[in-house]
Amino acid sequence: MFRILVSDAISEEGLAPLLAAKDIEVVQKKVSEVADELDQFDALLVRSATKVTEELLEKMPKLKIIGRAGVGVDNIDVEAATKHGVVVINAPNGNTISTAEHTFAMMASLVRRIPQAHISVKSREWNRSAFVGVELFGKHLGIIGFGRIGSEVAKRARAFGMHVHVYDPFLTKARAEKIGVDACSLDELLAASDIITVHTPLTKETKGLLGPKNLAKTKKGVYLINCARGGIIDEQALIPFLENGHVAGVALDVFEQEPPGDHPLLSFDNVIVTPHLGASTVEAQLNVATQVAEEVLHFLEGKPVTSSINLPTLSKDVYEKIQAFYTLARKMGSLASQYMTEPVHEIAVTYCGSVADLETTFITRSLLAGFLKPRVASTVNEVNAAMIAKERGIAFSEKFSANGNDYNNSITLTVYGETQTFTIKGTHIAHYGDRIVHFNGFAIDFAPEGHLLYIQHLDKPGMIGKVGQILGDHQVNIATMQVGRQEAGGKAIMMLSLDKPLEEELLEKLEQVSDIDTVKKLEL
Ligand SMILES: NC(=O)C1=CN([C@@H]2O[C@H](COP(=O)(O)OP(=O)(O)OC[C@H]3O[C@@H](n4cnc5c(N)ncnc54)[C@H](O)[C@@H]3O)[C@@H](O)[C@H]2O)C=CC1
Ligand SMILES: O=C(O)CCC(=O)C(=O)O
Repeated sequence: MFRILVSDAISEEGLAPLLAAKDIEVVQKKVSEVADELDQFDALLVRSATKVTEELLEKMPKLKIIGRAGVGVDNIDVEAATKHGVVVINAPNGNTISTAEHTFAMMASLVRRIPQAHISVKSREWNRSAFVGVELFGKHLGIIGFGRIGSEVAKRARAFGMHVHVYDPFLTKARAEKIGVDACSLDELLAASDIITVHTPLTKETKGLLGPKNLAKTKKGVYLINCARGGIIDEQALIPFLENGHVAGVALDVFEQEPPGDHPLLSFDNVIVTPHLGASTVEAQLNVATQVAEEVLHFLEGKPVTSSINLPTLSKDVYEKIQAFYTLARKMGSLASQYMTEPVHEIAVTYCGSVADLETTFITRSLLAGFLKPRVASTVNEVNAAMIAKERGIAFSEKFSANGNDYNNSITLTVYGETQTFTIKGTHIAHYGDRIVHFNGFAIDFAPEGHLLYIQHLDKPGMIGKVGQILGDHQVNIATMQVGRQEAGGKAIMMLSLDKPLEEELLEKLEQVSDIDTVKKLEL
């Protein structure tokens, strides 16, 4: 049974796939209302009100996934979620149109002073000369951030007969030309625009992007709009520009602090505001809720997610192709980690044959997670494996070769420790399964599963008998046994699969047998 906490107001209709699912319980309550049960939830669905901090994550040890019914994830500590192995997903395009339309509604309201005129008429006044506006037609609109919303705003602006200038460091000239906008530098945009609207995420680079210096580069009489994130336009910096009339008007849907309380900007007649309503339409809320609900459902069913913030995203097709290698890699990582019981500083993976053509990022993450799991007390999975490896000073690399070296596909993992190097090679055979074909310098062929016992010994008669005798005396049944050696009379290995895990006392007995060098219990 999975328990999902929906802690913000999310469209009930959109949540339908989760509400209808078997073995899933959906609890629609604020975090503060379920303070005593936080450790029981597997998934958390939020909009922007719930702040997902590291402190909250620590209280939710079972949490596997956070779904943001919307775009911006600035209310989620994504780094902390990654560290805790929690997948973060969002609904990137469900509210694009609504937010672009809201931006346009704000733009029209701003230049025609509709909110002010509305208040005046409601106050029983009729003062037509006080509300003379300007047309949008023929004006120069500057769009900062030309992603999903910025480009929808541009389409509407062109329909209104506006000239559109766009600044986005990641926008190519070719795409700008195709859409019919002028891609320019930030300074050019600031100098050319009658109206400027921002549509970037809030990042280190965009925080205060329209601050004192850049505001001074704008045209006198400029209008400014922020329907993206509070702080992209520096609220404090706006005040003198409004006071001296350089900025003709501002429309804000978002604030540095939400709600803004008694903010000085609210006293300006030419500052119009809405309470973060960009995505507040029936359609947008249904879209984003449906998107995250379906994604969370897929995730809990073990299927790939397509809009993750902290995982490589995979299509269903790609996922199906890598699934077998993903499992094999996890087992190989685990075997290597259990074998190498010493500090490790480097992990190198080589993909050969058909697997080399696949999306291996995910496979490598799985391998790292398999390797780290026996060594790390906290949750480790493909979300946080790379981060944990880095924290522990373990470098990792991937190499590729078209040649499968006798196999249609193979993965070779080499682990460099303080005193030794360990290599393991595995392959996946369709309709047959995973096989380990090379282990610690020995050619061998065994299935990586269950309770394994590795014994390295001298290749001489009677060794198998001695091992069999000790295990038999202790009622330990051998399910399968594979042997390998480097040369006759030299070093040899046995890999036994047992029906039950081996007790420590038996390990010690086996270690005492003459001509046995190494005994390792390996559990998968
Ligand atoms: N008011 C509301 O209710 C809503 C607000 N939003 C916010 O709108 C913003 C944009 O959302 P989308 O268009 O969906 O995102 P997006 O990711 O599609 O577009 C963002 C664009 O900003 C550009 N960008 C990044 N750094 C930049 C920089 N330093 N200078 C200029 N451009 C930069 C990126 O290249 C990208 O093209 C986000 O902050 C999002 O959180 C989104 C939905 C609703
Ligand atoms: O949940 C909301 O209404 C806020 C939407 C938003 O700001 C976003 O999607 O980034």
